[in-house]
Formats: sequence, structure tokens, C-alpha cells
Amino acid sequence: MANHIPKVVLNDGLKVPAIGFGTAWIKGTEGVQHLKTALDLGYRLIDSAFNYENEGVVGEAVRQGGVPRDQLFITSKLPGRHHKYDEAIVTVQESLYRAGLDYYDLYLIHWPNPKVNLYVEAWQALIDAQKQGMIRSIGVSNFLPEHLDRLIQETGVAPSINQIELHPYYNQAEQRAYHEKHGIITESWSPLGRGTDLLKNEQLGAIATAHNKSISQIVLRWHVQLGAVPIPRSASEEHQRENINIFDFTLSDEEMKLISDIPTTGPLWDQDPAVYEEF
Ligand SMILES: NC(=O)C1=CN([C@@H]2O[C@H](COP(=O)(O)OP(=O)(O)OC[C@H]3O[C@@H](n4cnc5c(N)ncnc54)[C@H](OP(=O)(O)O)[C@@H]3O)[C@@H](O)[C@H]2O)C=CC1
Ligand SMILES: O=C(O)C(=O)[C@@H](O)[C@H](O)C(=O)CO
Repeated sequence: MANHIPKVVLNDGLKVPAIGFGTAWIKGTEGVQHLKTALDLGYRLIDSAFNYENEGVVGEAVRQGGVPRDQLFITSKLPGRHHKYDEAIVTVQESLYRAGLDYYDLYLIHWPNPKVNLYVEAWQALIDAQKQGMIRSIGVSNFLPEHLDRLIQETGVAPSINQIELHPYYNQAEQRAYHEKHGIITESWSPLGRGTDLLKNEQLGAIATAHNKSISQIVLRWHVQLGAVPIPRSASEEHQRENINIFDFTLSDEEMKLISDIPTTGPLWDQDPAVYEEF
């Protein structure tokens, strides 16, 4: 099944699966089981973070799951409390130890924390960690254009990916346009709106009925056709199967527009990266 997932090419030449698996709150022995199920169903891109305290779960599922390491694309993220250069390098090393991995395929700065103003220093650390072989691709998360501009101007290196909140209630058109202009792939967090009423939306329901698909499948297909990489999380085998089974139909231009025109609510969790700080 994994062979049916198309790949998206990053600006450093690496290829990332067009859909991945989110792991926030996927923890412990149960978490390992959920991840192994996801691997069995064909998920190959796994999103994790130092702050999720589950890099060990990811590593264990990878070992138990038996999928060859070079077929996986494993991500983790640098927390805001370790943006200083030396701390960032040590944190990447700790992330590797926690997972029992030799390298991450992708490592992101989790939040820019602009008031702390150390994200360029953290970026330089990721550039060097990549040169040292600890990370294959380097990116960011929750970075606004003003933060991305500084990274590019001050280091000459653009992130391969910016992972941002993106779903039909917050379609981030301007941010996505910036990414496209600068060759940065958009990765969508909370792609299903994390338990809000998005999956009960009537307009989406009508499109789902027309395609004989679920609303989740319509929403995830919308992400993929936008060129964004969604990373839905699910502890349910049925939902995991449903979410990855989105490559046998296409939304029309009109349907894409209908979804993109759903009125925006803005960020769901009051986490505007211009002011929000997470450590
Ligand atoms: N970089 C960042 O700052 C952030 C990154 N993330 C990343 O993005 C990932 C995904 O975002 P997340 O916030 O978890 O939310 P999602 O939008 O992925 O929603 C997850 C919720 O949707 C439910 N769900 C999943 N599939 C279906 C389905 N087919 N039908 C009905 N319900 C479904 C899940 O329940 P069930 O388990 O029952 O299926 C769960 O409650 C995270 O896990 C994390 O890896 C998230 C937030 C911030
Ligand atoms: O899950 C993540 O990656 C986060 O950055 C969290 O802040 C998440 O967005 C959250 O917990 C919101 O309530």
C-alpha cells in the first residue's frame, strides 16, 4: 500500500510521502501499537517532537514494525527552550538517543518564539547538525514570512518544509503563497481540525457524498491537491485506514474552490506565531 503514496520533492532533493502520521499525544505502549498499525497500513512519514515525549515510542515502533529504515521519513522538532546553538545541537543528539535512531529524516524548529529571538541561532545549529549527518533535511514549524525572511537573509539556507496549522477553517492562502514563491513545502498540522465540528460540515458532507468518501478523506485530499502534506493523527485503525486511502479520486477545481472558500476562523488554539511562545 505504501507504494501507492505519491512523493513530494523538497528543495534539497529529498522526497517526502504526500501524507504522514501525526503523533501528538500518541504515547506509551498503546502508542507503539497505534504506530505499528499505521506502519502496517502504509504510513511512512511519521511526525514527532522532543516535546511530545514520544520519540522513544517512535523508535520502538520502527524497530518492532520491521519496515526498512530507508523507506521511512521520521521527523522530530526542537523545543523553544533549547534555541541556543550549543543546546540545540545537544537536543538533536538527545532526540536521536531517545529514539535509538542514527539520523532523523527531518528536524524542525517547533516554534519561532520571536520574543526570545534565538531562532536564527537555532537554525544555524540545524544547518550544522545536517552537515554532521544527524539530520537529512531541515525545516521549521509555525514560522511566519517575516521569520522565514530572516533565516534566508542571515544564513542563505531556506527550510525544506514549514509545518503550519492548516485545515479548511484556516486555509492560510497568503502563507502558502509565500512558501510556493520560496520553494518551501507546506506541511499541515491539525489537518482535520483536531476534533472540532469540521468533520460535520455540511458543505464538505455534500462533496463527500458525491465521491462516496468520508469528510476526512475529502479534507485530506484537499490538502494533497493544494500541494500540502497533511499529517493526521488517529488512534483508530479504521480512521488510519480511511485517512491514507485518498489516492483513488480527484476533487474538481470547483470543489477545491468551494472548500478553500469556507470562511476562516483563524488559528483554532489561539496560537498566533507572531506572539505565541512555546518552550
Ligand atoms: N508543529 C506544531 O506546532 C503542531 C504539530 N502537530 C502535529 O500534527 C498532527 C495532527 O494534528 P492533531 O492536532 O493531532 O489533529 P488532527 O487534525 O490530526 O485530528 C486528530 C483527531 O481527529 C480524529 N480523527 C482522525 N481521523 C479521523 C477520521 N477519519 N474520522 C473521524 N475522526 C478522525 C482523531 O481521533 P481518533 O484517534 O479517534 O481517530 C483525533 O481526535 C499532530 O498529531 C502532530 O504530529 C499538531 C499541532 C501543532
Ligand atoms: O502539538 C504541538 O506540536 C504543539 O505545538 C502544541 O502547542 C499544540 O498545538 C497544542 O497543544 C495546542 O493545544
